[in-house]
Amino acid sequence: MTAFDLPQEAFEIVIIKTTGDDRSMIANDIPLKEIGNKGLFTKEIEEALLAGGIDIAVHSMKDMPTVQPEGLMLDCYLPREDTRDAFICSHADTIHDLPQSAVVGTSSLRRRAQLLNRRPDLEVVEFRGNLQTRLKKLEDGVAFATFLACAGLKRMKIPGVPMTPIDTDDMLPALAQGAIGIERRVGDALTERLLAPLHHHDTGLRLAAERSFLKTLDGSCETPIAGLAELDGDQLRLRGEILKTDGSLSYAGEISGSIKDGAALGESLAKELLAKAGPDFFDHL
Ligand SMILES: NCc1[nH]cc(CCC(=O)O)c1CC(=O)O
Repeated sequence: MTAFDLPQEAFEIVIIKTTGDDRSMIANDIPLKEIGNKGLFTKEIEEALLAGGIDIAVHSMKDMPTVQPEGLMLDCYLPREDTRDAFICSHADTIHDLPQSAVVGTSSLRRRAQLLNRRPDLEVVEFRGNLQTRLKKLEDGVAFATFLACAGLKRMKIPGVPMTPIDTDDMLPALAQGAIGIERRVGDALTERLLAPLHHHDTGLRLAAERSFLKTLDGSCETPIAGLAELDGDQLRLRGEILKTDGSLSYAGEISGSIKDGAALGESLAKELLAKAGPDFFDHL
C-alpha cells in the first residue's frame, strides 16, 4: 500500500461518555476513589473499541490503567504538553504563601497528600467536576486555592485563570500527566499504519519509564504516587515519590540511565521506593 491508497474520506468522531464523566456522580460529590478508580475514564471507550464501533481511542494517559484489556494496545503518543501542576489562587503564588489553615480544594489523592506533606496545617476539601465547575467553586469562595494540570488549562484555553505553574522540584506531577495516547485493537494493521507517523518518539520513551514505575508500584493499594521522566540527550532521568494519603510520610527518589532502558529504570526506582517504605507503608483499599 502506498500513501495514495490511504482512505480519503473524513474521519468520524464518536463522543463516548464514561463513568468518570457522569454528571450525576459528580453532582453527588462522591469521591472518585469510591466510584472505583480503575478504568473510570476508559471502560466504555474500550468496550466500543473492542466491539468495532470505533477504531482508535484518544485518552489522557494520566487516566489510563497501566495494563490494557486483552486485545487492545497503546503504541502512539502525541507530543507531550506541559507536565506540571498549576497552583490556582488569586491571593498567593505558591502553597508556601497560603495563610495558616487555609482551605484548598482538590479531589486528587496525590495532590492532597503532597499538599498536606508540605503544609500539614491546611484543610483539604473535595473539589470535583469539570474545569469550569472547579473554577466557579473557587470564585464562590468554596476554597481559597486549588490545583489543575497546566496541560488541561492550556488545551482548554480558558483566559484569566489565576495560575502559577508549580516547579517539579516542589511537587512532582501525576505519572503521564500532559500526555495523550491513542489506543487501538491488536492486529489492526491499517490503523497501525495510519497512526505510525503520529507517534512522538520522545514522549513514548518518557511514558515507558513512567508507566513501568507506576505498574510496579500499583498492586492493590491506593497510595498516592507522583513521578516524572525527562530526557537529556541519550539519558533519561526519572524522579518519583510515594506518600501516605494524609501526607504524614513521603519517600522520594530518582534514577538515571539510557533512554533505551526506561521500563527497567521505572521498575528499579519503584522497587527502591517500595524497599525504603516497607510493607506497612501502603494504604490498602
Ligand atoms: N483526572 C482528570 C484529568 N485527566 C487529565 C487531566 C489534565 C490533562 C493532562 O494531564 O493530560 C485532568 C485534569 C486535571 O488533573 O487537572
